Formats: sequence, C-alpha cells, structure tokens
Amino acid sequence: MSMNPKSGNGARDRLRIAIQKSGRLAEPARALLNACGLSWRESRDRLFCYGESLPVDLLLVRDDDIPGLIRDGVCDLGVVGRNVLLEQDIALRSEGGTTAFREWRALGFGGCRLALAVPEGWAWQSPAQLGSTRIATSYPAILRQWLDGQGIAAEVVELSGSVEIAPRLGQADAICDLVSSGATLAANQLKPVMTLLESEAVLAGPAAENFGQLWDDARGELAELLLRRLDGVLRMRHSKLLMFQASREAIPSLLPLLPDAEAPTVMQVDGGDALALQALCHGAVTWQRLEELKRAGARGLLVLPVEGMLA
Ligand SMILES: Nc1ncnc2c1ncn2[C@@H]1O[C@H](COP(=O)(O)OP(=O)(O)OP(=O)(O)O)[C@@H](O)[C@H]1O
Ligand SMILES: O=P(O)(O)OC[C@H]1O[C@H](OP(=O)(O)OP(=O)(O)O)[C@H](O)[C@@H]1O
Ligand SMILES: [Mg+2]
Repeated sequence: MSMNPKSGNGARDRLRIAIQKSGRLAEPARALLNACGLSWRESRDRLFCYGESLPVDLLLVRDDDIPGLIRDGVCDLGVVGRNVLLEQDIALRSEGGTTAFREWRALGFGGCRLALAVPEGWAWQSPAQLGSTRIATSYPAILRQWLDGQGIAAEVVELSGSVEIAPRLGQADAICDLVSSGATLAANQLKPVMTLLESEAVLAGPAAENFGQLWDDARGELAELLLRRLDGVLRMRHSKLLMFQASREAIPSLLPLLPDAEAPTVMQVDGGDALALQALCHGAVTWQRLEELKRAGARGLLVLPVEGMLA
C-alpha cells in the first residue's frame, strides 16, 4: 500500500479513527470521543462502529496495529500509547523509512513510563554498568536508540510480554518495560533506575503540519472540527464551575481563594445585600478549599462539572 494517505486509499468523505478493541485505552478513548459529541451504531462484530452524529467511524483493533493502519492510510487517526507510536516510528526510520506519523495531541490518560530496571541487589551507579549486559524488553527500538545515545554496548533481548520475569529465568540481566504503580517490578525483585520515556495515550495521525495538507476531501474539515472539540474537552477536563453567595464585605477575603479562576461573574441577588458568584476554576476544587471558602463567608457552595468549552 502507498505510504502517502492522500493517494493511499483515495478520497473518502468519512473520517476513520482506530482505537484499541479491548485493554487499558479502549474505554477512556471511547469516553473521550463521546465527550467530543461522537456517537456510533454498534456493529454485530464490534470491529467497526459506524458514526451516527458525525461521519466519523471507529475501527477497533490491537493497539500495536494502529501506527501501521495510519501509515497505510487505512485509518486517518488513532488513539494509542506514545510508547507504541515512538517504538514503531524509530523502528521504521532505522529501516530507512521516513517519519510516517506524529502525535497530534496528548490525551491525559493511560499514563505510564518506560523504565530500565535492575535486580534489587545491584548497587546502581550509572548507565555505564549496563555495558555487556543483556536487557529484555518489548521496546527494542527505543531501548537500542537510548543505548546507542549513551554509547553502551548491551545485548537487547526482545520479548513480547512477561518481561519482568526474564532476569529470574536467566534470559537477561536487566529489563526495560512499562511501569505505572511499580507493583510488577517489586513482585519480581527489580528496581527502576532510569526513565527512558514518559508515556500517555495520544491522538496519532499522519505526519503533517495541518490536516489540510493531508486530505482534500471532507476528512480535513472533520479532523479540524474534532481537534477543536478535543481541545475544549481536554482544557475543561479538571475544571469545575463553582457557585456561591456571599456578602459584599466578604469578597476581598474570598477572591484570594480562587487564584485559578477565570474572572468570576458577580451578580446582585434581588432584594438584599448578598451577591451571587460564579467562577470557573481550573485547579482542584477540594473539600478543604470549600471549607476555607465557607470560613471566609461563602454560603450555599455548589460545585458543578464542566463538559466542554468553546472559546
Ligand atoms: N501499567 C501499564 N502497563 C502497560 N501499559 C500501560 C500501563 N499503564 C498504561 N499503559 C498504556 O496502555 C497501553 C495499552 O496497554 P494494554 O495492556 O491494554 O496493551 P496490550 O496488551 O498491548 O493490548 P492489545 O490487545 O491492544 O495489543 C500501553 O501501550 C500503555 O501506553
Ligand atoms: O507498574 P505496574 O502497575 O505493575 O504495571 C506494569 C505492568 O503492567 C503491564 O503489564 P500487563 O498487566 O498489561 O500485562 P502484559 O503486558 O503481560 O499483558 C506492563 O507490561 C508491566 O508488566
Ligand atoms: Mg498490544
């Protein structure tokens, strides 16, 4: 298939997004696209979902296949871990290919890191200790690039899973794998010593400056629309709308408790001295903060979730 999606699959008037069929990123990816106003008619085989609210369809696949589907123009966009995207990008380029895809947005879920870990008994000092060792990993391209950058000659042992057990089985001396809580490392008497990559789920697409360069059919505008909505959702993800009443005199002590709020709206309450305030807070609205506001004179505090914002 062609490397260029513009010529790869011909013109299409529907945008096609690949997400994980099952696994860690499957539900959050759907929920995020849902929050952008997309909905689908489920097909019986559940591998293809036809977009109903907009001409944006979903393809449900293994996450490892997503970069290749984008490169071949089978899919226009995808939701995949940065770790998978980078691994395949480096592997492609090391085979002489050019960069075929890029990260269009970081999505704020699926956080983890790709870390080097060694047996707990090792007295770790520096990466130079890895010289002449065998390192087991499912990310051989990222690891190889890092080792080369450090000038370390180590053997990379590629495994597709259960990497943490390799040192105990005598297959490797150290490992390089994804870590989130660290529980798997600890259970295998390993300790993390270096982070090679901070990862999270990303919106991946073909490498280009803008969507207009990629598609001259309806997909360009659909992708722009989706990105605008996505930015609104991501921006508002941790935001809350705070509403309360207070007397006019309490305002100077209340405002310093709202440093992360966009200019609060202040309204006169009919027939009294009280004011009603409405503030969009971008930081965490904790119980402690609500209690402080109450002590400073806020009454009838209401915290409301914000689903999106169009600036
Ligand atoms: N603790 C974790 N371990 C592994 N991946 C994690 C973790 N936390 C977040 N992730 C992210 O979730 C992505 C998908 O993880 P998952 O375990 O579902 O993949 P998988 O088993 O390769 O799934 P598939 O069946 O689609 O191939 C990872 O590539 C990574 O970006
Ligand atoms: O730091 P932790 O929270 O323990 O998470 C890290 C572990 O999670 C993943 O494995 P997963 O459970 O997906 O198993 P698999 O990769 O073998 O399918 C990853 O490959 C690590 O082994
Ligand atoms: Mg996978």
